[in-house]
Amino acid sequence: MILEIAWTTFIGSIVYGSTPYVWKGMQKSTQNSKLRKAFINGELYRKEKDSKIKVKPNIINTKINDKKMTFVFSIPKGVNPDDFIKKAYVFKQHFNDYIDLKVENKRGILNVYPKGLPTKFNYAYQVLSHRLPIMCGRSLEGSMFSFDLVENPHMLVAGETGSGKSSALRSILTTLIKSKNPDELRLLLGDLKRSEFHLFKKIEHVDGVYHSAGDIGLPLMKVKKEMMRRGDMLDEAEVNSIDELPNKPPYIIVCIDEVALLKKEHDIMDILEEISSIGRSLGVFLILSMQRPDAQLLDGKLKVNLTVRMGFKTADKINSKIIGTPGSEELDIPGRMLLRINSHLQEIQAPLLENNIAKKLLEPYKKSNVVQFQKEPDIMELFKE
Ligand SMILES: Nc1ncnc2c1ncn2[C@@H]1O[C@H](COP(=O)(O)OP(=O)(O)OP(=O)(O)O)[C@@H](O)[C@H]1O
Repeated sequence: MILEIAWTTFIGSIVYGSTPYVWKGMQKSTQNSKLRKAFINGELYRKEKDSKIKVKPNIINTKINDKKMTFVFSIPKGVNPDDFIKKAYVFKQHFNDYIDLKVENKRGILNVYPKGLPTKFNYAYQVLSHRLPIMCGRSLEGSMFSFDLVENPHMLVAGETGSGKSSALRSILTTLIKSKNPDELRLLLGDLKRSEFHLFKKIEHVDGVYHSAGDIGLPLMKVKKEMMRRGDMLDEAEVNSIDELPNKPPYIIVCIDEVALLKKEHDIMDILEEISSIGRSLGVFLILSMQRPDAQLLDGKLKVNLTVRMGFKTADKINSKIIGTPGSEELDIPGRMLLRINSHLQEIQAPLLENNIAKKLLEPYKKSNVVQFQKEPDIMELFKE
């Protein structure tokens, strides 16, 4: 089991300079002794019975550069790794607030960063080399963090109203549209609140923006049929993934805002669950968003298969636990999230992308504005009514 957590409690604007950061006391020995003091003050050691001997964590490796300090330490047998997470405050007290901590059974990794995250910055498109690039935002390391949805399939975006989900979804979809040709990526968008995806309606990558269970049922059935067709293609070609096919069909992303409104639609939920369990090799992926995480909806296979969770501010601890991003109840900056990819949890500030700016960025991809589009892949035929 790996437990990881990242905290930043700093609130306020930060101007990033170009001068490299110089830690107070760059010497490893100075920093290592701080860490040892933190272990002692936090009582993070094992006491031998009937003796005064304390078996303390061993610092195995220390790396210091201007972006971060990284300490790798052993966890003594008998000490609960959870205690390091619970007592993370001692590391903050000895270093600063901008830390993240990964804890396995025998080993811990503490990262200390020189500065916190910016409270606000505007979206700017960046070319990313991933097969399906998901651009998340700025990380504590100071750089933009992105990942490949093909490698980390299916994502849940959750958070209270006003926490920044819509802006994040807008920048994620805009990046995908700008990065991929329509014959490489098809998008099916569910907008059950009728408030989010209208700006994507006429974009050439988008096969439809659907507003109700009645609307989205049929296209999802077609996705299911397409998955069967792709499964047959893989069998025939004796390969494991569409990426290995000579005529690779486009990736399909089903992105549904406020998916909780579909939870009583069992046929639809079954298809979403099926995509979550077999979609990856077939090139079909989910991005699901919801305001209040619904334990019932996220109970079971679907939740396990959503390997990425973006936890924006939640109402309470219970909600952040359901999402799998403990601590997101404490976030209080719009666009701030705890991003969990498998068992790695880190704090990220998403870029702000307002509707009117997104509209401008998407203008060249509107069906009426596209001068030439040569290849009509099968999947496009499939979604035509
Ligand atoms: N990344 C961000 N950086 C700075 N401010 C942001 C960011 N994202 C959102 N905001 C601010 O918060 C407001 C609400 O954001 P947004 O509409 O994305 O929230 P939401 O979680 O989708 O809410 P709802 O569920 O009600 O749609 C925005 O109008 C904007 O002012």
